[in-house]
Amino acid sequence: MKIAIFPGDGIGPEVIAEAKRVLEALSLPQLSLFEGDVGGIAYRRHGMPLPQETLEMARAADAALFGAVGDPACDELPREHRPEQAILSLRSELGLFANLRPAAGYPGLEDMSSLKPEVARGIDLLVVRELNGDVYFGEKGERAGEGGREGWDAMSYNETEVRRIAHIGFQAAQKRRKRLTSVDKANVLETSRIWRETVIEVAREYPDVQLDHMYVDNAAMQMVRSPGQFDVILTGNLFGDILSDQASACVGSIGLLASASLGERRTEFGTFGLYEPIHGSAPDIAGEGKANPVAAILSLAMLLRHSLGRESDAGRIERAVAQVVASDVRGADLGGTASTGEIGDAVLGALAAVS
Ligand SMILES: NC(=O)c1ccc[n+]([C@@H]2O[C@H](COP(=O)([O-])OP(=O)(O)OC[C@H]3O[C@@H](n4cnc5c(N)ncnc54)[C@H](O)[C@@H]3O)[C@@H](O)[C@H]2O)c1
Ligand SMILES: CC(C)[C@H](C(=O)O)[C@@H](O)C(=O)O
Ligand SMILES: [Mg+2]
Repeated sequence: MKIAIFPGDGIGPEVIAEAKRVLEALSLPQLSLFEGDVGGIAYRRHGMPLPQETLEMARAADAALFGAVGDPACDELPREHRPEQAILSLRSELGLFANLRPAAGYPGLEDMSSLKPEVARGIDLLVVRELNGDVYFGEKGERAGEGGREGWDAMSYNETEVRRIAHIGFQAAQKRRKRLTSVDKANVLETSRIWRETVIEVAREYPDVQLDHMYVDNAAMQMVRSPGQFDVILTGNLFGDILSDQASACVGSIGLLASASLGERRTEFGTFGLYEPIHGSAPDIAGEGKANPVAAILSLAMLLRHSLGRESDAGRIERAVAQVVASDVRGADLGGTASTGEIGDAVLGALAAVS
């Protein structure tokens, strides 16, 4: 089993260090770890945010664990040299079109939600975000306009792109509460009209799943009004990015939410995937030991489940994390004082005790 590890920038290395400790504690047989540079650190060392050897490392691995990229010192670089280009290129080069972002409340953590505890209590949703298309990957540029320089970005989805992510969404719903909410902006955008029509067509293959549609503005409002109504949210790249950060605050902290980015490549053990917290490099707290490593540790659990076929190890990690999150070992993001390392210690301690 080969795992490529890409810590990246800011708090990325800090949270990945804790996930690595958890991985090592599992003592998996025949595990090889490879570490590669991504993001600002890669730009400084190799002159590009995603060096070829990092990409090759990911291609050769059964799974990749990613921290975060982003560095304020690189914000003025041309787009192709910006750290964020590393994660965008990994997603597109590796064909990772399906981004799963689960958000579920923890008993005992409702008081840390941005919502009233009784509203937060019911959250158990999965954002299925399309990851290879949308305005992210359309043509873009700058042109001279009457109003001065004009930036433009083309938004589009074709039926093939929508169909393949819709299947992922419906199949995920079948394994959950069998409800799928497709989020779009079909009242305004042609991209969303094709999205909605295609989702309706795919839905015919899943008569056991209840489909509804929501405009993204309403979805953002419903997410804070009554998040418990959502089971699977199927949406495009941009709306999924925004709604998943919002879901994290409903649960309690962006430091808690993990993600899996999957494509079609099968390995000996499962499906190749790249796993990362939904948060970024958090330059405001980087280097201070304040980052919550739970999202990275839960990303490792998703890696074990989807790419290595180790459901029982994944479940053990999730149970250990749930114990710690409900305890008084909390980082600054959850109103406590525990450091990144102390939260890691607590997860390791709980892991030893859970079966
Ligand atoms: N996948 C990625 O690598 C990824 C994701 C999002 C943002 N970014 C990049 O990260 C940089 C910072 O972006 P941003 O500030 O908008 O988003 P961010 O997610 O890095 O941080 C947003 C806020 O949440 C806090 N936060 C984030 N993760 C936390 C954790 N684990 N524990 C405690 N608090 C945490 C931060 O301190 C900050 O106040 C930018 O360069 C951005 O492009 C990268
Ligand atoms: C860093 C950025 C390109 C990325 C995205 O927009 O997808 C991030 O916000 C995320 O959620 O993973
Ligand atoms: Mg994001």
